[in-house]
Amino acid sequence: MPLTALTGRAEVLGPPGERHDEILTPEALEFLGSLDAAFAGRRTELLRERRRRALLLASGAALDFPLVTSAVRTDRVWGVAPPAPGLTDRRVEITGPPERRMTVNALNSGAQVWMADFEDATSPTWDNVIGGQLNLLDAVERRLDFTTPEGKRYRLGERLATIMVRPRGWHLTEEHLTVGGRPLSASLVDFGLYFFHCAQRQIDAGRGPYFYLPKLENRYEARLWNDVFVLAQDLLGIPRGTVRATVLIETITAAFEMEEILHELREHSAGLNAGRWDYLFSVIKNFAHRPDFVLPDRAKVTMTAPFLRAYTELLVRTCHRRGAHAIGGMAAHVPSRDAEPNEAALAKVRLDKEREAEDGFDGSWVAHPGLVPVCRDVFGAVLGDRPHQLDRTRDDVDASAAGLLAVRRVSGPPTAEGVRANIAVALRYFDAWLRGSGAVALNGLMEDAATAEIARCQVWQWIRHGAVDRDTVRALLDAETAVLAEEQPHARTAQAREIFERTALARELPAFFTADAYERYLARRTEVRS
Ligand SMILES: CC(=O)SCCNC(=O)CCNC(=O)[C@H](O)C(C)(C)COP(=O)(O)OP(=O)(O)OC[C@H]1O[C@@H](n2cnc3c(N)ncnc32)[C@H](O)[C@@H]1OP(=O)(O)O
Ligand SMILES: O=CC(=O)O
Ligand SMILES: [Mg+2]
Repeated sequence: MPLTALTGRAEVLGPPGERHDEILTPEALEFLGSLDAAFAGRRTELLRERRRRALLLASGAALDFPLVTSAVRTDRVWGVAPPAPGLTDRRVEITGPPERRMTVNALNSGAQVWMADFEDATSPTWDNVIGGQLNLLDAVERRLDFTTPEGKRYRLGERLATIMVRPRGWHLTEEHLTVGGRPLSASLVDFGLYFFHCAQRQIDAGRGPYFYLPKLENRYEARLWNDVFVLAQDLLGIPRGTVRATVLIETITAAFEMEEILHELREHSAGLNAGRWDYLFSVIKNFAHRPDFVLPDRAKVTMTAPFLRAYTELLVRTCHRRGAHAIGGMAAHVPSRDAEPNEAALAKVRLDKEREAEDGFDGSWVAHPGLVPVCRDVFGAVLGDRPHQLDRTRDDVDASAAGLLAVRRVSGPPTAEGVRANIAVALRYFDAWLRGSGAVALNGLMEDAATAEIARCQVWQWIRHGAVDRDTVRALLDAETAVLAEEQPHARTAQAREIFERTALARELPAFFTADAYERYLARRTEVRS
């Protein structure tokens, strides 16, 4: 089918940048136009359905495994596609934004997989979005070598991690690319540009176009992705089933549809990942109106909490019943240059990975190259020579709705320090995000969009249920704003504070800080260029 058969081409409203024309070619823009014509309407409907479901949950509606799909869950016959080249052994996966240095470092890190992240770890400035695509293209073409002005040389080694790209979620738009004046879905842009430029190149290199899919809320969103893959493959003449995608189970509603999500994507599935930080955010957000779901300080809600263990164990069981990889989540601690905190961080990450490996996960995520050896050792000890542990079916796991919803067992009020810490982290993260960094290390912890969402959402929930009063929060916000302004003369304190006020202090709880803040502060449209 000619690319123009479905529509015209996307228009570029973003300011021109160095080498942008290599990514924003007429053919690539036509490809994006085709994806938009085929799927924009369904995306809009699914986002409407998200809002409807959120209102139902806020008003106390019950959450359970869907009755209509019980046959999918009980049928033992179906399974997902076998692992694609480069995705059989996934014991260590490093994540990070596709920034140029980090791209080289991640690919050389010794991890089996690199998740190049346009979602939680990327601030979606136009330069980051197109620059990230250029770095991916250069990585696939193996032309990433460069030397910094300080003389540090970066070059790709012999053995590189397999690339999986995480496009932004369905809720976000890319304001710098439009059709008929309407912004494109950010998911379709990130997916589409990478697929257009790199799918065939990856196949030629013996790998394939592989993806991580964030923030899905139900099986219909997985079906939409599957249909995107089918059309994209057809349009470029790539055999169906070449794409592989790992879905992050990182919303409470998706946890009740893990089997269905695998089933929808089975021809293209590369398993599931336990996206713990967004999952926690989703739990807080969806039950924010309910007094018995108030969670204590963020630091006290760990992966050993019963409701989080129920979720991760169910994920392993679900995946392994279907021949799919189960990939663990992100431990928050990052290495330090000082010996003592560094040892403490490594020990905490080790404990976390040990629990995952013993639970049956086939591999896990690390946020930093310095954590690759820990994760490799821990999974190596459990896997031995095997590339995964799909044979551990975990039939012992309690797959009940009650287990997933046992939030009350860890509920409790926050401490004064817990409130302050959330305000401080959210404010600092918003500032970093506004200045183009989507992931930062703060107090030895990796903070990204998902953890910042937890921080601001908890404050909203605590105010709502009288665990802290609004005036106290405002006073703390004043104090933290002043500290930030002093520490960081170039901080965008006023805007960071505004984001906090709009997302933690508003009467209604906004679904995502990123959606509104992106339109307000990051989108910079120019006149139509093509
Ligand atoms: C909730 C979720 O979604 S989790 C997944 C999304 N989040 C992420 O992916 C976060 C990924 N991690 C990061 O972005 C970074 O590790 C941070 C921001 C937390 C810390 O980064 P830094 O402050 O630069 O750490 P540090 O100074 O120790 O880095 C040392 C070197 O390692 C590199 N490095 C650090 N993290 C990574 C990474 N994830 N991938 C590749 N390289 C990395 C740095 O670029 C630096 O390289 P250089 O010496 O060549 O300049
Ligand atoms: O994307 C991962 C998460 O924990 O959120
Ligand atoms: Mg996430």
